[in-house]
Amino acid sequence: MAGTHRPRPPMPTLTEAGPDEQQRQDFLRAVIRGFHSDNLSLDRWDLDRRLFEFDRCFGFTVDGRWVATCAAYTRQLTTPGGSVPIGAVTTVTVAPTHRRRGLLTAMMRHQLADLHRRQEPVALLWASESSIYGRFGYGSAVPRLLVSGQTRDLEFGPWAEVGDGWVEEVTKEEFAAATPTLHARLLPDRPGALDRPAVFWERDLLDRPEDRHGSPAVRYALYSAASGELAGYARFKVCSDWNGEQVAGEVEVVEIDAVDTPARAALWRFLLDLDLIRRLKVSSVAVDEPLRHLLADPRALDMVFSDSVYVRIVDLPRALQSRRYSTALDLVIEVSDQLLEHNQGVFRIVAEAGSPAQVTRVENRQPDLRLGIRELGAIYLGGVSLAALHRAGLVTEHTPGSVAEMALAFDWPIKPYCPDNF
Ligand SMILES: CC(=O)SCCNC(=O)CCNC(=O)[C@H](O)C(C)(C)COP(=O)(O)OP(=O)(O)OC[C@H]1O[C@@H](n2cnc3c(N)ncnc32)[C@H](O)[C@@H]1OP(=O)(O)O
Repeated sequence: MAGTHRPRPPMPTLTEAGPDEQQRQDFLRAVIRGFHSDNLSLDRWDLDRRLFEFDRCFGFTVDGRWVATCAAYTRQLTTPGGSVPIGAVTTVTVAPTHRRRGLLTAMMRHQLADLHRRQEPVALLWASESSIYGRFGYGSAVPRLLVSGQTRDLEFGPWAEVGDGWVEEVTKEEFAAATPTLHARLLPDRPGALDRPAVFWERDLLDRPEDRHGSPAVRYALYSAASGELAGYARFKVCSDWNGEQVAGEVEVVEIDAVDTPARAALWRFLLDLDLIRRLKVSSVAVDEPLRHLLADPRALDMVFSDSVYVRIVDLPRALQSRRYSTALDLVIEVSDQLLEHNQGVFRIVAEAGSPAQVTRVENRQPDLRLGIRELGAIYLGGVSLAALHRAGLVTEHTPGSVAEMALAFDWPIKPYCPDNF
């Protein structure tokens, strides 16, 4: 019957997002749909056209329609004692009509080759599901804690110093003017954090009412040291729940950072002592967040362990040269990488304590240990112990003691943490 017969669609074609504005908008529409969002209008196109690097956006199309999308941002990642240029991988989607036919696999291969061409030694991503990216060599590298508690149970112990400065609640504009300089100053000390170009600040602070979905507006606090110098900042939301008698409000901390523990403690105290609030919720803090150690009753803080960003080593020698090592290291490692042949093989890593490594490919040397590129990505930022991966059967030790030597060298006193959404 006419009109009821539909021809089988052609095979999807790998497509780069070109300069055409309509094609770029369609790309973003496909991304939004891929995450099952109901917000199909491109009402922040002015921001997105500056945010997205469209020469890094690609995917698959069928008859000019996007059925798969993938992109990356050009960013800089803090490593233990250094930093490295990265592709921050984002907006990975495959339409439900085209899933499980290998489109993601093809996009991952295409993108890894592009990252290598761009001389980005590392790729980073937030995984929507933890089972997706290991097969492409991404290792879960940055554990995080989700913390919560009853604010009245979260008193500090007498040892906690809260600084002699002051906290101010400020407008978004004042926060936007003051914070980026402090953020840039703190950045080298936090492995796992990303540089934040102005357009990312703009995106992070957008907080449009139409995007809140019932959540309260974000509020902003600054901490100044007694000298008057800005020493910390916090973004938070307050969900009031007060019916005239009972108080049950919640404070949700979006981001907190400070130059030292007294400044951080002062900000925590400000957040925990808000009147009409009884509950604290934070969906991401570093595993070495000092809050727990400031509390008189640390057990009052509920902590749930989770993962955050995944690291993919794209150029092994350059990646390993872009961080420092806690202890001296001289090992020969054998690395397997099914997607990037140049990472595959036997490498000697030599480093002094506190220095970057020299990494050279070696022939005719017996490796001390063998591991996959995923495991190397997992330990890269010092957040995951090689010894733990060895105990889980993911690393093979040929020379006794080599796992311990490498585990100690890759460890770092400051645990990685990624406060950046991308
Ligand atoms: C950085 C980010 O943007 S994270 C966001 C990722 N995107 C989403 O979660 C949006 C919704 N999901 C999707 O769009 C798709 O399901 C994707 C992108 C996750 C997978 O795309 P597909 O094209 O179906 O993947 P593809 O066919 O290449 O699968 C490759 C392998 O991964 C496996 N796989 C794919 N998705 C998943 C998943 N969600 N969970 C577990 N395994 C998965 C497949 O089974 C396949 O395994 P095999 O090689 O053993 O056969």
